[in-house]
Amino acid sequence: MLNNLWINSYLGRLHQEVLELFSEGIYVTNADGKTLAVNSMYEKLTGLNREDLVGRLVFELQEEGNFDVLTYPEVIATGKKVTTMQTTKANKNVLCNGYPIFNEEGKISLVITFVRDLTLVNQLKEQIMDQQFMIEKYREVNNQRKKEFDQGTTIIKSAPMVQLMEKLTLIANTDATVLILGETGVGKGVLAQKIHEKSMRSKEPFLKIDCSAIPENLIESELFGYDSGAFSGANKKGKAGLLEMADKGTILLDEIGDMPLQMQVKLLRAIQDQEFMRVGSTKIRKVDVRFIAATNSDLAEEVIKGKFRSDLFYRLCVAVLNIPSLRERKDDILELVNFFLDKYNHKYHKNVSFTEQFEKALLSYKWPGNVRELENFIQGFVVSHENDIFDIGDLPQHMLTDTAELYNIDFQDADKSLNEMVGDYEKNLLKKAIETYGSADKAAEALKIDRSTIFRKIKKYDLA
Ligand SMILES: Nc1ncnc2c1ncn2[C@@H]1O[C@H](COP(=O)(O)OP(=O)(O)OP(=O)(O)O)[C@@H](O)[C@H]1O
Repeated sequence: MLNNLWINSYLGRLHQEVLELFSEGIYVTNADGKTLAVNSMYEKLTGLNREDLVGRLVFELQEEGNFDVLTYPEVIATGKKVTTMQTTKANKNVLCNGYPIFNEEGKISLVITFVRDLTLVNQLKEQIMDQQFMIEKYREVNNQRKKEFDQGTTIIKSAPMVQLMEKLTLIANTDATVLILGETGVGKGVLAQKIHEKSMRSKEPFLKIDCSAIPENLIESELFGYDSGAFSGANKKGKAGLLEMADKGTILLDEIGDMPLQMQVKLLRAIQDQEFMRVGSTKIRKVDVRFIAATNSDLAEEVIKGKFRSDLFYRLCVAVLNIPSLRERKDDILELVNFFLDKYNHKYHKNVSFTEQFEKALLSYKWPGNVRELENFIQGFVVSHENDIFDIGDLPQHMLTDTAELYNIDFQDADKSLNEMVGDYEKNLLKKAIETYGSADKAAEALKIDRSTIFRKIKKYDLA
């Protein structure tokens, strides 16, 4: 008798120990629905205690609100495996698989329910879906941008630009890293996109990161992404960086000269080995990305100053495209002027045009902001003027001042006599003087001529 008791208690302990080996929650009832055993994982997942469950009927427990769904009745009714989903008191979504256990007579003696935590699985699934959604979104935005760009025209007329495009086409077909140099607004971004379009990667994303516009501490996470809990304020689920999003495509590192020194090492590794780690992660990720870097700063000088790593500099210099400033390729200026004039006249339903003198002044102007400045100038001019032809005097003061060659005599203007050319010069000079000094009287004083003379000339040249 004593021996039997010992065997029963030993078996009971053993049985409990076996239940504890499972990573899933386990709930055991007999055929009448009486709870026989649960393991610790079950307690953890449900927030219920073994003492409050063992010996109790599942229906009673359900009535008390401990379970919202039961597997037991269906297992008993069908004699088959039953699967249900539940939200437990511990606020976990769980998957319950109930199995019948048959005795020697073929009758159900036990119902064992395995309970699996779906919260973590769901979180991971959600995370993966979020990432996929984000990557899809980026691809969409990228394709949209690409379409917009395709509709735009790139003006390439001058000999230096034609030559540069030939070189670009050759480079595009290789997978070489490219460094694009040039002053602000010369079209480095435009040509980077052209390289991508002419390459084998043209159907894949083309993404850009502006190193000068992103705070130093965020460049790494923008580029490489971060893992969950990498830093306070970070998205709990972690985030893919541009490198992952641009996989198989091209990344433009704009204003590379502003890349923080400590990031330059990591970037070099990403370029060389196509490997990186997200912030807060030790897992090495592989990508297949072509890098294009652009800058308007003198990187060689930055290397000497110790602000740019020489190894990265040499790695970037595999292929270099140097875009000349607009004043070094004057043959593009009028082509661009007409292109943007058409574009913005069409956009704003205007019919603005320029005289030859006006265009000559634009040719002489230095365009420190290059194509961007020219485009903004034309757009601004079109929106703020009514349909008309505009002459040199309509140019803003700063452009007139900067137009060094404006008053040079144009010997090629065969239709004009010397007197007519002098007349043009005088007219423009007077107009500029009146604008500068604010009145005809003051302009006369500055030009050291009589009041009557200036008014006569104003009348003659119709400057009133
Ligand atoms: N050849 C061109 N034909 C038509 N538009 C151009 C051309 N080059 C540049 N642009 C236009 O000029 C603007 C400036 O170009 P982009 O942004 O490529 O210059 P950037 O050199 O990259 O400037 P930043 O140095 O400021 O980054 C853009 O609106 C672009 O569309």
